[in-house]
Amino acid sequence: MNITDKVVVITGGASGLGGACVDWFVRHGAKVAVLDRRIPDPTADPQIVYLEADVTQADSVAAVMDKIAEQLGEIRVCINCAGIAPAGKTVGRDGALALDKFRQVIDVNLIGSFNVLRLAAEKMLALEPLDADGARGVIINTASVAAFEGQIGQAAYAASKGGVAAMTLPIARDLGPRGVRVNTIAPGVFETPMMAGLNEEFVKPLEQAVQFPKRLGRAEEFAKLAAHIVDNDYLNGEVIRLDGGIRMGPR
Ligand SMILES: NC(=O)C1=CN([C@@H]2O[C@H](COP(=O)(O)OP(=O)(O)OC[C@H]3O[C@@H](n4cnc5c(N)ncnc54)[C@H](O)[C@@H]3O)[C@@H](O)[C@H]2O)C=CC1
Ligand SMILES: C[C@]12CCC(=O)C=C1CC[C@@H]1[C@@H]2[C@@H](O)C[C@@]2(C)[C@H]1CC[C@]2(O)C(=O)C=O
Repeated sequence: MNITDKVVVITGGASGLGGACVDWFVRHGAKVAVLDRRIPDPTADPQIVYLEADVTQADSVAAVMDKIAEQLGEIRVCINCAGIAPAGKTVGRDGALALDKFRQVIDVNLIGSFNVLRLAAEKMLALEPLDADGARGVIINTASVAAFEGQIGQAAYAASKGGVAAMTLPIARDLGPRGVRVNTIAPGVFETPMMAGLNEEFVKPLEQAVQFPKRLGRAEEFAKLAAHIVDNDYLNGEVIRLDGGIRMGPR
């Protein structure tokens, strides 16, 4: 799908990987709507519509989708980047991990992604196809290499991202017959605010564990893959690692 003039909804677009997608898609002629629970100064870029919502909330995300369709037009692309990555061992110094903490990670990363994509897909399915194949839209989710190699303290996070990876194929099967493709990117370790604040002591070994190039991923490299997924009409139902060949160890 050519992205020029298409409406692209990006969750978590106020920061990091989502923010890089916002920049990339705006630069390449798309109309971008950011759905985030934290909105930057809305006057910063008049080309972008910022809407505040929590991805876990059914009603407010539905209202935001209506508003985007009203303000920008036909929603053709949805990129789910909103996520959280708190760590917590199953049994830590203070005892067993609080169930609410586990639930919150599943709620934001897994249920939040599904909530957004189901409502975006509903909008896409109501649109006329764009080409002879019957293409109506593209959905991209963000998992993590933790879906496959969760580290110590990542039971909740790995479970949430494993869920995102696992739901990719069945959702592609649900929506494919009606012209919507669904793919997931599983990033390795990227330089974003989620990683900011970690000192060298933690970052160096992560960089060394990457096969090549021996550095953290750049958010623009994530955006480039998202753009390729939108552009390549034959890519569907796939989980794509973007990780410089890293395989995470236990810590
Ligand atoms: N940075 C990294 O190394 C990696 C990140 N990821 C995943 O990539 C995605 C983006 O991560 P980063 O850009 O690094 O993080 P980030 O912390 O820079 O950005 C996450 C964005 O999501 C928003 N958000 C969080 N909870 C939300 C909610 N309930 N409703 C609406 N918005 C919400 C935040 O406000 C923030 O703008 C996340 O899903 C993360 O798990 C996956 C692998 C590696
Ligand atoms: C890079 C990690 C793992 C993959 C992911 O989806 C998100 C991440 C951002 C937070 C990172 C993650 C992991 O590398 C472990 C650390 C570095 C985490 C921040 C603190 C962290 O748990 C740690 O310092 C472990 O030693």
